[in-house]
Amino acid sequence: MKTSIATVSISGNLTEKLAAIARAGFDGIEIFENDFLAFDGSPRDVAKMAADAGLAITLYQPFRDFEGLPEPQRARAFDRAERKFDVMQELGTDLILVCSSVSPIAMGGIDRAADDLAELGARAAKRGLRIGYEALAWGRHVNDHRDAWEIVRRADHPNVGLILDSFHTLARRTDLKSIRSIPKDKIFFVQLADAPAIDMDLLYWSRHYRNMPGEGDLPVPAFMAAVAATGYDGYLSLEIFNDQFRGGSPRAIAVDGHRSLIWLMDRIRRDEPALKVDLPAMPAPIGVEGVAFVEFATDKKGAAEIARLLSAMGFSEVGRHVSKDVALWRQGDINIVVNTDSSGFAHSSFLVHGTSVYAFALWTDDATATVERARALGAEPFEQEVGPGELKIPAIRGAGGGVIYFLDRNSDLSKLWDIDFAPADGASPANSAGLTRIDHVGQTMEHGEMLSWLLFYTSIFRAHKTPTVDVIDPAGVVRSQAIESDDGGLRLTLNGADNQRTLAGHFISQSFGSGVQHIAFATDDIFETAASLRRAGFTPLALSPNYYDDVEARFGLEPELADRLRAENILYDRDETGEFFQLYAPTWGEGFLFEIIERRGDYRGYGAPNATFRIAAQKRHMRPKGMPTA
Ligand SMILES: O=C(O)c1ccc(O)c(O)c1
Ligand SMILES: [Mg+2]
Repeated sequence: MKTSIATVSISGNLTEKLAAIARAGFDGIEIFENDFLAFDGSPRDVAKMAADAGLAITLYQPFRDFEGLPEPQRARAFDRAERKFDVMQELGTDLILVCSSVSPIAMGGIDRAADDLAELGARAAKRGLRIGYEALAWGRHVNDHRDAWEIVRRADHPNVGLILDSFHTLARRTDLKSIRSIPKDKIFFVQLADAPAIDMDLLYWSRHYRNMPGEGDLPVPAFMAAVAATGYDGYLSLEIFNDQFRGGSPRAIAVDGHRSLIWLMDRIRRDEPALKVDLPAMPAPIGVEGVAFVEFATDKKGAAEIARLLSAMGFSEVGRHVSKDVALWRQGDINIVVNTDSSGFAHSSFLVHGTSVYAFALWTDDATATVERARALGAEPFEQEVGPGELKIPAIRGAGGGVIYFLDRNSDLSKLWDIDFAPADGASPANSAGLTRIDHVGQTMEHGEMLSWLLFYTSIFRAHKTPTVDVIDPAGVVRSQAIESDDGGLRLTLNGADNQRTLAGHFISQSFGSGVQHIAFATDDIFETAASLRRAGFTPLALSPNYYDDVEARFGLEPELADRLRAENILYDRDETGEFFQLYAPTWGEGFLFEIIERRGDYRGYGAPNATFRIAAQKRHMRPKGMPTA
């Protein structure tokens, strides 16, 4: 696989862009004309920079409004092209992208366009250059790759070929089978982009909302499978116009881009095993059964607070690590590890972020294969020293610099609690509030990071993303999206904050980065759990009485149920398939949340309609400690 990315996809100046692109592992770059025009150096300087970075210049673009013009504009367009050919020769690239004309004076006509391209091809051939023709989805006369292909076919010149761009084809829902019958040697170049499903003007959608394959909602794998079926083995080039990426971190965006191409090609070889895909073998997407444990990094004082909270929620301390200052708390299938060791990564993480969930572990099909797949997708493996006889748990770095550990049932990793832990003295196993398992873990991050982490999880695991929901915080909007494993065992929610005054934004700024803000425990009977928590001296987050009046009216609840919800401060939601109950512990630290939930029937969501009222209650609770109101 030969990878490329258009310079327009990355933020920064040309020097910064090239450094980030090379570092992420790309083979080449498309020079987007404006990046060159803004660069204070000659084409030869750019050629040298690219060569020094080990990058081929795969293409120069775009050349606009060329075909179908009347004279004298037609002659001027050819003169303009010759000037660009000069630049290309100095840059050392042989391919120019000609996009279909949007000019109001372009006349249309397939043969006229074919004649123009044939003549341009002849001129390019004299200099050893090639012309690639692309149909813009909003082209004046040509807006469909099938018409562009017919023009290229009729131009019938060896130096004139077609450029396919997944966005233009998929945005117009053009039939993908039509790609499979194009001869591979006439496809000069392939550009790839995804986009979220939003109903808007094609040009605006394309110029502002494109994202990496896998980050959006378009069927890019089906497009790519059609391209691969032709035998095309040239560059796969990302061309991503995205407002957020323009302001993002060049390095992070480039890493995401490279990951998206590997994910895509791995996906199509699994979808269509007969296709030839030039990509090293890697383990298949990993199945996840659920969260094995969540680990806090803290100090003695923090550990005492966590112990108080966990005890009040019905957890018992059941184990101590054999060599480290680490406690294991348990209830049902929930394992919470509290790490107060004064060495190792957890301690460094505590020094930077304060008390926080620096790690969580997942039950996977195969822990070693998980790290192998993650590494193939550009994730960073995590390792640290372990004591003699202790398990080396496969792990990678995740959001906010945290760690994700992987366990499986087919190796010694399944015996982690017996090997690395010893029973705690005086443990009281009778303590329980009926909590059974971790329903989901919520990570909070800046909104600009969300697509990165969505791609991270959905590319490594057999998992998909749910649609975005907007959560209204009194101080701004927080965007929330869940990652769910295809078989339902894993649920992660990602929350993207736009500003620091939202509860999510406050958490990021005070804990110095993204991270786990929220753990939701499941119970089979929320009212029983609430009663037992009350007996243990637990005070839930108090909600407004106005909320309960509305819930009762909105869902037509029996007054008796509404009264019970109100009495226990339980939030309620319902959809076509089931019911949802939520109970919150008051916020802790800089806005960390423990939530207790019960799903009845087949309720699939996370209680998004309640989030606004819950956040308002949390902010009321936090205000004495300095949480800004709005
Ligand atoms: O938005 C544009 O004009 C534009 C230009 C060149 C391309 O390759 C493209 O896909 C879009
Ligand atoms: Mg394009």
